[in-house]
Amino acid sequence: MKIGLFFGSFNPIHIGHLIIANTMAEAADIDQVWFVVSPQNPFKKRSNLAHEFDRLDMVRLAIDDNPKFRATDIEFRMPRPSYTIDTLAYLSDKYPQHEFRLIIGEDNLVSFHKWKNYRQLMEQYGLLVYPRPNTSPIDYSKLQNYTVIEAPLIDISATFIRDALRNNHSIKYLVHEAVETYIHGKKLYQD
Ligand SMILES: Nc1ncnc2c1ncn2[C@@H]1O[C@H](COP(=O)(O)OP(=O)(O)OP(=O)(O)O)[C@@H](O)[C@H]1O
Ligand SMILES: O=C(O)c1ccc[n+]([C@@H]2O[C@H](COP(=O)([O-])O)[C@@H](O)[C@H]2O)c1
Repeated sequence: MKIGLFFGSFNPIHIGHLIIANTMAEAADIDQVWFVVSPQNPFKKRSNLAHEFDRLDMVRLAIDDNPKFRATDIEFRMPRPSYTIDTLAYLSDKYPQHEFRLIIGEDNLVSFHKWKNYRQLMEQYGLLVYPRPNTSPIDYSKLQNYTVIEAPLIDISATFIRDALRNNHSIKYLVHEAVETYIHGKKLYQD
């Protein structure tokens, strides 16, 4: 099978993530999307990062009704911070029957040349790129083995959702209903 890997902190998973994943599952040449929950992004230091098991649970709740979606906690058992190339090597070894591609937004492409072994990542696995609003122009002549997939631009972020929660504002419609219930039940992102 062809698998598109969607990496993220998912702190928490929101409708922007779900819409991209669904668009990829429909429009790109892949059979499934796997959500790889990263315990720690090599570039981001975050104080209000929910526990990784809570983030994984929220991803599972959000994708439960979609047979093309899977969640994986593979990076929880790998050295930290999580480098994407290492995770892809591990997954390819573990699942030799599958072909993996990396789903990546234009915002991440801006600093992609700083990622560990980024050339190998792109050449060996291939990129499925989706547009993001307000990113610096991307020099596509420097990229190889990529496909751009048109997708709706949904300008929300996990930061926006955490800020709303801290200020006691509603997050209805911004996250899956089950995720909203989970966040309130566990009192996440209150400070
Ligand atoms: N609204 C969105 N539309 C499309 N892609 C998104 C959206 N929000 C985040 N992404 C992408 O999804 C991936 C995982 O995102 P991440 O978990 O960091 O969420 P985030 O909303 O960007 O979080 P934060 O605001 O905490 O930085 C990243 O590559 C990010 O660029
Ligand atoms: O491998 C790298 O060098 C690398 C550098 C920066 C980010 N990443 C990954 O990109 C993914 C998106 O990160 P985030 O925190 O924006 O969701 C996440 O899985 C990170 O581990 C990976």
